[in-house]
Amino acid sequence: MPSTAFLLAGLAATGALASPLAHPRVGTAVGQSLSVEQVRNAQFAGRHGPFALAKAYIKYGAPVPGDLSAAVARLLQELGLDKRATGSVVATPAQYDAEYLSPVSIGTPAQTLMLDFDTGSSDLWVFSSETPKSSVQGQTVYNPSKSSTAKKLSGATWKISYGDGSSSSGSVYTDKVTIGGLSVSNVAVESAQKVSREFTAEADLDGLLGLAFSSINTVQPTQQKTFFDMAKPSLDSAVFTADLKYGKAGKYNFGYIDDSAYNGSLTYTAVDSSNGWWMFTSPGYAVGSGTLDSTSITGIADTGTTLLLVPSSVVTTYYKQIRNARYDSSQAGYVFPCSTSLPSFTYAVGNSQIVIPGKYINFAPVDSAGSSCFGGIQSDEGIGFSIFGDVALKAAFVVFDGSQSPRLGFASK
Ligand SMILES: CSc1ccc(CNCCO)cc1
Repeated sequence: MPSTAFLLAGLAATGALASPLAHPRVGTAVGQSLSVEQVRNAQFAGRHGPFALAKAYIKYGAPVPGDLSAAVARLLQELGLDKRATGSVVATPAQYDAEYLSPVSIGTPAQTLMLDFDTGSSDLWVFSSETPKSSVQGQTVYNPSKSSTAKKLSGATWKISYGDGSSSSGSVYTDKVTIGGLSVSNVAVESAQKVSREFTAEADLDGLLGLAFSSINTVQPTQQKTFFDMAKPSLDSAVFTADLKYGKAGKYNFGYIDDSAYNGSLTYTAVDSSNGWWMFTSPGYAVGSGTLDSTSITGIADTGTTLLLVPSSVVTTYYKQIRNARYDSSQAGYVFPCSTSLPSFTYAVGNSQIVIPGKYINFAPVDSAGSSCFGGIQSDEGIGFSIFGDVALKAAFVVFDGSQSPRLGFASK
C-alpha cells in the first residue's frame, strides 16, 4: 500500500490538491482596467478538508499529524485514489508448452521460485525445507526459517489433488510475495510436506500459484485468500491477464490491461464462479475453415491444464477431418502421424471467435521414434465440464476480471 505522503504528493503533482479555481486566464487590458477570468480546476479532488489541511502541512514541510494522515488515507480510499499497484511477469513454457512457469519472490530477503500460475486452483504452494529430501529432485525450495517476514499459521494444513491425479499437502506460513514488482504482505504460502511423484518429476516446477476463486482454497481450519484476492485492494483495476504463447515466453499482468498486447477488441463473457472456477460457455465451435457449429461448450479457463478438453462429440468431429488420426487406447487419446498438417479449431466467445492454429494442436510425440503425435484436443469425458487449457488460451489474450461481477475477456492476437 503506497504511503499517504506518497499518494498526497502524487495528487499534489496532478493539481488535484490545488485551488478549485486555477489557471486564471489573463484578461485583456482595456485602458487602465484588467479583467481576469477564473476557470474551475477540473482536477481538484473536491472540497475535502483533510486534503486542504494536509496540503498546508506538506507546503511548509511539517509532518502530517497521525489522525490527519488517517483521515486522508480514508478519503483517498473512498475516492478510489489510493490504487496504484500493478505487476507484470514473464511466463516461460516448459517443453511442449506442457506448463508455463513464472518467477515469484517470497520472503525477506527474497527467495525466488518458479511457479505454475494455475487459474484452475486456488492454493499457492511451494516445495520447501519441509519437503522430504527424497521428493525434491532439482526444485528450488522455500525456507521460511530464513525469512524475517515469515509467520507460521499455527495449526493450519492444506491438501490438494488435481485433475491429472497429482497431489500435495503440508503446513502453512504467511509471508510477503512479490510478482513482477507487485508486493503483497501476509499472503498464505503453503509449504509442501508431501508431493506426489508427478511433481517430483517436474524438476523446473517449484510450486503452484492458484488464481481461481478463494472459495476453493484448501487450507483448514481457516480458508486462505489467493494472491490475487490479497492484491486486489491495492491494484489499479481488479483484473489480471494471461498472454500465453506457442513455444515462447508469454506474460501475466496484474492490475491493468495492456491494450497493445492484442488485436481488435476484447469480447467479455459471463463467468459462473459458483464452483470456484472461471467457468464460461462458448456458444459454438468450428473445425478448419468449416462453418460454426452451434454446439455450446461449457468449461473453465484453466492455465494450469495443458490441453483443450472438450465433449467427445466435438473431439470426434475434429479428428474425423484428419486422415490417419485414431484413438490409441494405449495412450488414452487421439494420435496422428507427427508430419500431419492439422486443421485449426475455433471456439466462439460471445459474438466473436478465437482461432487455434492447427500447429498448436500437435502436442507432442508419444514415443522417442517421434512417428506418432498426441493431440492437443482430447475428451473431457468424466470431468463434468470442459477445460480450456493452454492449447486454447495461448491463442488469445485473456482478461480475468475479478470485479464484483467476475467475467472473462478474450481477444485475438
Ligand atoms: C505434475 S505438474 C502439474 C502442474 C499443474 C497442475 C495443476 N493443474 C493440472 C490439471 O489437473 C498439476 C500438476
